[in-house]
Amino acid sequence: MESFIIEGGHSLSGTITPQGAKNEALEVICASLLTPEEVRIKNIPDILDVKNLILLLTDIGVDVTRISRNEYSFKAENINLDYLESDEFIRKCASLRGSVLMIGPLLARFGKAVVTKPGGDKIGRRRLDTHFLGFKYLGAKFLHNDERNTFEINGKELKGCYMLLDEASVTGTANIIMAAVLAKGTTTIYNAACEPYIQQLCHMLNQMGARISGIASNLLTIVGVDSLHGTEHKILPDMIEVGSFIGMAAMVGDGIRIKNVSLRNLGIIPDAFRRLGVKIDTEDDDLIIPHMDHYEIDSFIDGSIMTLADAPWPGLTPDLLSVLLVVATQARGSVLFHQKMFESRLFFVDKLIDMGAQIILCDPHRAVVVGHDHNVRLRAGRMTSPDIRAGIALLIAAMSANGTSRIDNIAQIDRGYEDIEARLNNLGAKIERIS
Ligand SMILES: CC(=O)N[C@H]1[C@@H](OP(=O)(O)OP(=O)(O)OC[C@H]2O[C@@H](n3ccc(=O)[nH]c3=O)[C@H](O)[C@@H]2O)O[C@H](CO)[C@@H](O)[C@@H]1O
Ligand SMILES: C=C(OP(=O)(O)O)C(=O)O
Repeated sequence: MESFIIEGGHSLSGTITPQGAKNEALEVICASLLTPEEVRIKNIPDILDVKNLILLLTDIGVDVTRISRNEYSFKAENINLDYLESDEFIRKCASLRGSVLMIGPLLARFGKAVVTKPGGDKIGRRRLDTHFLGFKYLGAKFLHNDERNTFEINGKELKGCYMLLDEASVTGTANIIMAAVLAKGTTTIYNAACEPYIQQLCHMLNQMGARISGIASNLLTIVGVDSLHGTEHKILPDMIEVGSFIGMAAMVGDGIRIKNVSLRNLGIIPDAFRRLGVKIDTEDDDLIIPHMDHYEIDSFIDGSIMTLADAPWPGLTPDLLSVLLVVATQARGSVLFHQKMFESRLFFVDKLIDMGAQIILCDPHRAVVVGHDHNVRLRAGRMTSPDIRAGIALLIAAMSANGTSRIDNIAQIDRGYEDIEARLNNLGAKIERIS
């Protein structure tokens, strides 16, 4: 298992460009299963989760060609459905949350899929009810295999219908869309997730011949078609990586430009950092975060203490609360973080408390941070990355700390951040990877 050794106290300056979005990549790569024709995808991030998904697609027979570092072509002409029955398939799915996104396309095109417990972050219960309910609405039948603890899903004749989702699940919506594009008749999905990566998936599917309308809203209408054809698609910049870089620039930056961020698709993210007092300028599609000696947390108009809470898009993504929380540890003022969507994502704050941050963990969902206003620096420490976003938050904390820190289990960070130490070292950080 690899670790990072981080020498704290170096300020970062210069320009950094975000990678392609992990969560969009997982969706659109799986969408290539919907056609026997070639699908070319640009700006694919070179990260562990995506590499694992591509290996899984290769295993089931997709012809994958790497055209350049971040561009691939996928041709799902000869799919080996028997592989779905293998123990190896179950084992590989268990290491990757994104594997769940293969179900919708497999069901749509081949009338069959196998579901096992997917991997991903250990950030609380991650139920698949919305996915299952959506497939059932379309007419799929589920059979539990007690011996293997898997569900076999059969859906030879999926039929479009109206459905109201129990919650606006992101991967649930993506999966149902991909199942519905080849179903008979019209599917209407209400309470659909509508974040930019779902929008991108819909645009790509329409390029392939699908008929999806209502894109960017929570009411999608999908008129089923008989088949889809190949296409070319480019993945958006990763908004969570952009947010992580804003947090890093606020904590240890001496003037950072984040290039080509696709500002329109960042939604409320820059404003959430501004609420903590972080100054963010924009120039074309770049964000510029100047050096700040101090930043002060806003209060609400009635004078009450600031609360930052996650919510489904266009609300604040839960994936950035850990980074925002670290930034708050050095702000002037206090703020309540309310992680509503996940159950165990705030526990990493005990590591920040060990480093000297002033945080009260009220319960699994809420933490109050009382900022140091840069009067006290965090102390270096040894920690383990519990999940991808806590991992990057701890990395930022370690870069700002006094002394040399060590972060273990950095595979969690590698799941979602491409070549992170080299890119940050280019800006002046001192991070070494050891095994
Ligand atoms: C591979 C991928 O794309 N992963 C993302 C996807 O995960 P994923 O699609 O697995 O997450 P879901 O949207 O299904 O749900 C995330 C959590 O939010 C809760 N929930 C969801 C919707 C809602 O209206 N109310 C609510 O409370 C769910 O119960 C769950 O605890 O979306 C999450 C929420 O943006 C992100 O953290 C993940 O990075
Ligand atoms: C929770 C995340 O990822 P996953 O859904 O892949 O576990 C994330 O990207 O923050």
